[in-house]
Amino acid sequence: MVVVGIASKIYEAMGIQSWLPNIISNSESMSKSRHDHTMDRGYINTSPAESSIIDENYISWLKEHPSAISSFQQIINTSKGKQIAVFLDYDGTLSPIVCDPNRAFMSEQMRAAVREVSKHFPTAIISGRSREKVYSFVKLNDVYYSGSHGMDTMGPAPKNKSYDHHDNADKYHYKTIDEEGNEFITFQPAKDFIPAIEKMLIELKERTKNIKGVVIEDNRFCLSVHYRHVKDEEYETLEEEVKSVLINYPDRFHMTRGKKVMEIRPSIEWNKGHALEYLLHNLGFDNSRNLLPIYIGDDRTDEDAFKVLRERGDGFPIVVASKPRETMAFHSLHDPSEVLSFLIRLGRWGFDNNADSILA
Ligand SMILES: O=P(O)(O)OC[C@H]1O[C@H](O[C@H]2O[C@H](CO)[C@@H](O)[C@H](O)[C@H]2O)[C@H](O)[C@@H](O)[C@@H]1O
Repeated sequence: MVVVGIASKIYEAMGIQSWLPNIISNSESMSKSRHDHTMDRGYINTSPAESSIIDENYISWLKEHPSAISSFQQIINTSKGKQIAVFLDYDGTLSPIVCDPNRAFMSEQMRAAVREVSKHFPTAIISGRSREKVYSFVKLNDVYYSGSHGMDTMGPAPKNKSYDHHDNADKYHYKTIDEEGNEFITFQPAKDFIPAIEKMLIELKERTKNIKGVVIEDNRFCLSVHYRHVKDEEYETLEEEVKSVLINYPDRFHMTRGKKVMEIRPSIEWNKGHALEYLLHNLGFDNSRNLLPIYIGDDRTDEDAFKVLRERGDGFPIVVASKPRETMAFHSLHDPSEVLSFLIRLGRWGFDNNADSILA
């Protein structure tokens, strides 16, 4: 394939381990200004001529968003005297995009790499999935988890604030203590929306039951309507059904789009960027210049977190993308296999330099 051939050459020239073709995500474009669900299907066949145009664009895009692997030393140099903290998206970042959302498993190698990183640096996974679901895939205890696009975030308890289960002003927070006595705070700013979400889930299942291929995923504080297996001619019907459910909740919910998925989300001002700020705050680093946050993600929703890092003026937002796209990220990684290489290198550097997570 032309794309693989040319990109491998560039990577060879940069001294980077060549990448394996990804399962699906490589052909997914996120840079469209107008939504086109057929373009968004991820199975687009490109002719060799088209591939080579895409490739040239990718090569020039890479100049603006250089590989985080080839820039690894620069990233590390910037971290001198600072605490690195690592934030990771799940789907398309730690696991490849696959056809069945329930089978987006993470490889053992990736798990080992994240485990090693988390030994040396505070590490969090911020996903669109429910927090419980993403934990069931990752299965690592020394990592913080934020689910439902940041609307369900479990982080360290900040030292200077106490939380009381019975304090109504703080009904969105609750405290848990693990077996080792560590305190965690879970923040669920969309808690009031749960009854409506549960009702919507029933309505959506009922309205879409005759559309073959639809998968509705309950992400607790948001819902995902997957249409990867829906026939093109049925897509509009599905979209109409989703909209007709939404119309009953004016101003309370809205729809966003991801990779072959429509997502219903509470209309509150809270996203992955806010979850990132929340975690940084609880770690004691909100305005700190002593921190170097690294955020790696492939989704549109990760752009909110990239923006936070840009606005802070520190840290490294890294986009996972195999095609040029508009992004607030500075650096890029081609696919999850490159994410793996980057994390292995970071973990090794943490080990060699005795970098200990402040949580250890
Ligand atoms: O924030 P993320 O961790 O990236 O989650 C975003 C959505 O990811 C999942 O859907 C996507 O990945 C599936 C598995 O590879 C794929 O089948 C689907 O087409 C993609 O849209 C997840 O299922 C959603 O709930 C998340 O919101």
